[in-house]
Amino acid sequence: MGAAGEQDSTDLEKMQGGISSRKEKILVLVRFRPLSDEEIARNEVSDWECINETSILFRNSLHERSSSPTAYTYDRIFGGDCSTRQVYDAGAKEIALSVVSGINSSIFAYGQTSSGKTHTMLGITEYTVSEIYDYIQRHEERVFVLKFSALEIYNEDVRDLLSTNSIPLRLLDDPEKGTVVEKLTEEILRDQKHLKELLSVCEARRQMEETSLNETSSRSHQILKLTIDSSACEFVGKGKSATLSASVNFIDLAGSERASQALSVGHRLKEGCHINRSLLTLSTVIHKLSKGRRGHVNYRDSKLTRILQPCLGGNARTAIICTLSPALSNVEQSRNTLLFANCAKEVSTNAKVNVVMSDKALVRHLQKELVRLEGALRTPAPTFASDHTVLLRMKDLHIEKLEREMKELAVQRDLAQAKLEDALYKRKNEDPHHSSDDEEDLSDGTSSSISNRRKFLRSGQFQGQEGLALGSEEDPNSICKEVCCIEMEESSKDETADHLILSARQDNVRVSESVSGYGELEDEEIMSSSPSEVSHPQNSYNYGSLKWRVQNVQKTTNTLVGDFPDEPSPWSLSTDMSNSGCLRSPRSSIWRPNLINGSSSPSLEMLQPNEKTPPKQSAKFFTGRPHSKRRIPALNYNDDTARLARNGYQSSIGSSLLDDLDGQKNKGPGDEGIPSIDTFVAGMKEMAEIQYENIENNAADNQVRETNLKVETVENNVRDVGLDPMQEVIRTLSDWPSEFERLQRSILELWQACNVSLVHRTYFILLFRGDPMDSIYMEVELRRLFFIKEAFSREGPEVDNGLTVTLASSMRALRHEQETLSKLVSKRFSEEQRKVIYEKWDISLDSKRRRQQLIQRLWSDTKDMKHIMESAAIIARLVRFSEQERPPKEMFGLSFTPPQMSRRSFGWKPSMKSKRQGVN
Ligand SMILES: Nc1ncnc2c1ncn2[C@@H]1O[C@H](COP(=O)(O)OP(=O)(O)OP(=O)(O)O)[C@@H](O)[C@H]1O
Repeated sequence: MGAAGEQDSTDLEKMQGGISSRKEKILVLVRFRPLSDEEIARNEVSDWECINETSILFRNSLHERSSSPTAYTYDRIFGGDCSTRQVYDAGAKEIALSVVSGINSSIFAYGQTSSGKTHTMLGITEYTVSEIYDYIQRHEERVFVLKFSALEIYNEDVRDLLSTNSIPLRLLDDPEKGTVVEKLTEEILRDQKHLKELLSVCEARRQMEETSLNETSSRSHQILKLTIDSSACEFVGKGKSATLSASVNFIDLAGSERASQALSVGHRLKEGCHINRSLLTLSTVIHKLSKGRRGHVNYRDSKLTRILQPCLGGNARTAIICTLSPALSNVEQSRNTLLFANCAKEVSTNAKVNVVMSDKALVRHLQKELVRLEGALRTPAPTFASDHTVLLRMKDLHIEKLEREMKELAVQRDLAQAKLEDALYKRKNEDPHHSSDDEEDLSDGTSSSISNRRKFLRSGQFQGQEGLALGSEEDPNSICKEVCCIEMEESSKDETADHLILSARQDNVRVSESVSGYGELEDEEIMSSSPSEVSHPQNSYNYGSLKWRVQNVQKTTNTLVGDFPDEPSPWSLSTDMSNSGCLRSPRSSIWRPNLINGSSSPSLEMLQPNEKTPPKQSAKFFTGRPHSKRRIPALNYNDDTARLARNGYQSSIGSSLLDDLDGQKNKGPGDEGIPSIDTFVAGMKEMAEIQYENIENNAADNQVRETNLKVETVENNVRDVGLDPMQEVIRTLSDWPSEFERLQRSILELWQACNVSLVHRTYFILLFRGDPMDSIYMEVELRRLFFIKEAFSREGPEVDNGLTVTLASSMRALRHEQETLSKLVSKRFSEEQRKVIYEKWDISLDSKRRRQQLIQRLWSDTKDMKHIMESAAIIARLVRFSEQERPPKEMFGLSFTPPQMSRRSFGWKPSMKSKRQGVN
């Protein structure tokens, strides 16, 4: 390649050494083609004028003097006389060649039909390929493996350009790679000649037609992908190497066209509509990204944007070449292209060097991580656990304060008593007619009263009780009044007072227990506490508060399905939850005990509005003094998973043990079918308890053991390590919001990978929305899922009835559930609502099996939270989240009943009749 080649080499090496991660704007180049022969024949003129390399002016020749010209500025502008080589050298090259440094890159051509996209991309691809091979030749110290794939999107169908088979390919969501095209051919390249041959095959297979605007108009979007893996020769085969792996995409979009201009009819018009629609989605995505990614970005609205997602604001360097026709007749289209370019130049991407470590390198890396964790254990950082310590300390201070107040009041009591006796004595002495009988009576009464009062005061009940304030020193009569008051109420209150003070004290202790150790809580007897106690986040571990959250979830889902107007919400706040002992309006109330009848029953009163406090529970179930310095340890994967699978994990769908909490057997909407939210909540509680026991049993040094285990596992099977969710829980929870997002992402991906029941996902996602205390449930869920995934990769665990759960059986079960849910669509949604839903989910109203299509689309994109929440809202509606008393008939025969406490069962257990097995 001569001098230029040397220069390139230096550039590339600079890139290779320097970049580990870079955030940069998309490079936007604008290229005008020359006027075509037809345009010249029509006497068209160009109204565009390049002022310099980066700016361009539009002059309307008809009103040249009357309107001021509009100027546009981009990274680089190329006039009609510039060659493709110039376009390549001026910017595209640097981006395209990043690929040899392990950085993904993409070059797009965007513009109206016949503006020169294909012309430009052919050149850019050729130059890039040639320079890549040149680079490879000059770098014999590295081993390169090149792979090539090519596809086109034609009428929203994805086709493999390297295959003679024109069957449309499916897009799949891969937890690691994002959207992937199923079964797309990937050729390993022998040499440059091989690549050139494949490029000509693609050119020949691509949908091209003659239109009135372009003799060779591309009717599809074409994406050519060249992947380069490279490793240093000296390390290859020695297990020490790190491989750089990246792809460069050459994207030649179909051109936007106006039907009238292109004289499109019939088949051509349909093509044009598809092209315009996907380009519109691309523009919308770019527009959203240019505004700083606030809110939802609709990548999923077209296959083009789904596939291109990484190039649009993701891990890739991107250049967009906007091509324009200079002709005045195309000015409107050109302006649209420039508007697109304006947005594109505001979009940032975040490219990284993609390094794939060898197995041994990975083991070494993990060993370092082990050392780091051991260090962290020795010097505990401020963590979640220390937050608990602080809260405990606050509780202790509160108790101390109460005790001080009690002492003060006791002093006041004694003082008052002395004054009372003094006053009585004086009265007796001042009243000469005072009979001894009277004296006897009064004296008895008073002493009895005082004795009772002492008893009462000792019990501490006066504290905070209305009407029990002691009289002032100056007014002995007021003391007498108070004594009378005490006498009258004493007998009825004595018991209550003891109960109250005991409850208050125990509550304090119990909350402390809950803080540090997730002490066992029951909601049977929910008692009052001060708002500060009630609002303690740890209380969310109890069943009552889970239910409280269920109700919030109902509100949320209500909002999410609010798009479907006519039907009253199925989650009216006054329904199920209030029946089962929950607050009617949990976010706006405090729970108080029913002190009037002294009962400790679960019936509750909603007393005060505007308190965002979950319910607090009785001290009755306090299980002991907490260990105050408890960290949340990482879990011992091997022991725990086996135990959880054996013992409690089936209960994430529900355990018969817990079915009758509240004394009510709340069945699911299908009774024998879909599990109820109560059952789900009970299951989660049961799992959390198991987790709690783990926390009890596993000291912090388990973290070390855990990591050791992981290292061993790595040596056996390194690939699994990257997916190990246990690695995640080792981290401290000090940065909970981002930790929550991370856990949620992992769970979403594992649900998908393990074919977990959509109903289970729905309950879970709607319940656990980011409260710090969700961490335990999320960890539990992660562990369970990881176990399942592990089981899938082996033969699959046996269950007692001899059936084996495998990936295939879980898929069958999921399909079965989807079928069942699809049957509910027309029952739960009116025709009008269904129309709205189908349109929203991009399901043609003319297509067959629309309900099935809808259900299949739900929960399919694990990366898009809007999609997830909308999916959850629909499923919630289908399973009648709260309308549990009316089970849909369709669900009979589909048994989601949890398995018996069987060994190694970990999922929803369908009926033996259906012989399907799955995962909840
Ligand atoms: N910069 C240029 N210099 C010379 N000719 C050009 C240039 N750009 C495009 N052309 C010619 O213009 C015609 C249309 O170009 P091309 O097919 O690349 O357009 P396109 O944008 O890909 O159109 P479509 O979207 O319809 O596929 C071709 O004949 C091409 O050779």
